[in-house]
Amino acid sequence: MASGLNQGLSRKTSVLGLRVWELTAIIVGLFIILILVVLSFCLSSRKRSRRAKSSIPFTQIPNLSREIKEIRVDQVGANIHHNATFDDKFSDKELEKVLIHSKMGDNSSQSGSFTNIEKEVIMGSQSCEQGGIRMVSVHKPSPNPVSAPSPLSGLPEFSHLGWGHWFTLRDLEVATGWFSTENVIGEGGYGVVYRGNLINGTPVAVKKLLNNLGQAEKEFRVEVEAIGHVRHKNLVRLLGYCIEGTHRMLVYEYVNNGNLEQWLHGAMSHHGYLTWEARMKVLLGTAKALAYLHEAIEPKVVHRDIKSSNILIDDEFNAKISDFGLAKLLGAGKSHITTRVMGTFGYVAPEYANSGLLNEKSDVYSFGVVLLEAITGRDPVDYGRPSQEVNLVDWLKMMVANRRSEEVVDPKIDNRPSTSDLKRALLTALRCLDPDADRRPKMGQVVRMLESEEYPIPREARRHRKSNATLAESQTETSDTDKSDNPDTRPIRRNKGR
Ligand SMILES: Nc1ncnc2c1ncn2[C@@H]1O[C@H](COP(=O)(O)OP(=O)(O)OP(=O)(O)O)[C@@H](O)[C@H]1O
Repeated sequence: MASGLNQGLSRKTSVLGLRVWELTAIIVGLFIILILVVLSFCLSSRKRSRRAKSSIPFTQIPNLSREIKEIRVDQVGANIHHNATFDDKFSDKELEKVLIHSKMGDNSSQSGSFTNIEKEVIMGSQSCEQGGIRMVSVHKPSPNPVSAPSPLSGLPEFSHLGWGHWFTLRDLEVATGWFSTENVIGEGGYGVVYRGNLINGTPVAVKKLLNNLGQAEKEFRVEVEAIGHVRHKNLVRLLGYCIEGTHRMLVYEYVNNGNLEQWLHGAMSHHGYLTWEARMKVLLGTAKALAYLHEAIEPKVVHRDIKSSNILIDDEFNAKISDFGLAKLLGAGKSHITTRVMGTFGYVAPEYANSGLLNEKSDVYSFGVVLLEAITGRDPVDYGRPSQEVNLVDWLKMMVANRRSEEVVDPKIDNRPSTSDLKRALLTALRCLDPDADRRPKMGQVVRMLESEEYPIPREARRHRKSNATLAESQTETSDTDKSDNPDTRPIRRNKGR
């Protein structure tokens, strides 16, 4: 029987003259290979889909910090205050009233939930730009936002975070030329900032934090993740971070046009001086970003260190606030951080300086100082000036009290603002600088004050108007304030003689 089977298997077939056993072995072999191919295909596609769900530890997005968390605007608390009477308070007397603390009446009389326009104002959407002053950059044509590629595209997929990128130390060494001194942009209280280029060509600013001892890795990551989720067009975008050993680094979008302090006080002056319009555009953007941090996210973020050097400027003269969330991230109590948390001399609200008590109204005060800085071109504290002028806020109040507000405008501004624009800006600043924190406006209100197209109408003139005032009177007002024939809508003025 066995020899019969042997004979059967050894029989030649018609397929290529192969014997039966040879043919059988080939068929079985092919079948096994086929099964293996199918199995490996199934396994690899499952692995790929698991990776896409990004469950590896470094890319996992921790729970958002309890302190900082992004919410949708429609969840925003309903108590933004309308400044319904703002336009009525523009007269000289009102400026003085704000100044000397006489009764302003309740400027937060109306409350209710955000209207769509208010949402747009705070979120910095297109339409609120339309309400503001239009300016064309003299530097570069505006980039097409639709076609702009993501700054992180082309980077290794495995290190993508939910909002940004996790960088290795090596990535950032390569990006910054091994943290070469030539790439140092500057040094602040938090650490040294380097300019760099990612391997996909994106220019970045890498902030190498000093505070690399105190913070546990997990805690640091949770906080950075929280900041990373906070987005606004007037906030410098955090692209990612690096945690390796004791290294803690933050990687930001590179903002290429200096900061407000450099534009106002010299380092960028070889490019010319900012026009009034450019200054107001930067300040309005700053106000919108602060309104977002204070009023559109829950819990709110208090910046704690608003000053002109923390307001970066892009090539279209948009403001980009940097360092938001860092005070929280690094925490109080570390020696070199404590000074940072305490803000910067000249910008700190009195109640914060005196008692360390802090809320968003401290940022409002600091914003008021920056606004004055932009109007006057003066440093908040300048010991090079006569004693009465050393402190900018005190000097300004004195000037307004003496009805000399027209004299406070930065002499470097060739095309002076109209009286109404100046008063609007001064009034807004003085309201922000109210020594009583509770009386300061919210940043949402500040945005509306700065955006208000209404010009100050003295009470008397208003009364005249109501009773059919003469044409001459209204023409005087209009000529005083109408900017439509102002040819200077450029963001900077070239230095004379350049
Ligand atoms: N994203 C960025 N793009 C371009 N330049 C930046 C960026 N972030 C910071 N800089 C610049 O780096 C320098 C140092 O900034 P940093 O914020 O660390 O210090 P500072 O503003 O001088 O002081 P502080 O730490 O008190 O805020 C500044 O000149 C700042 O304009």
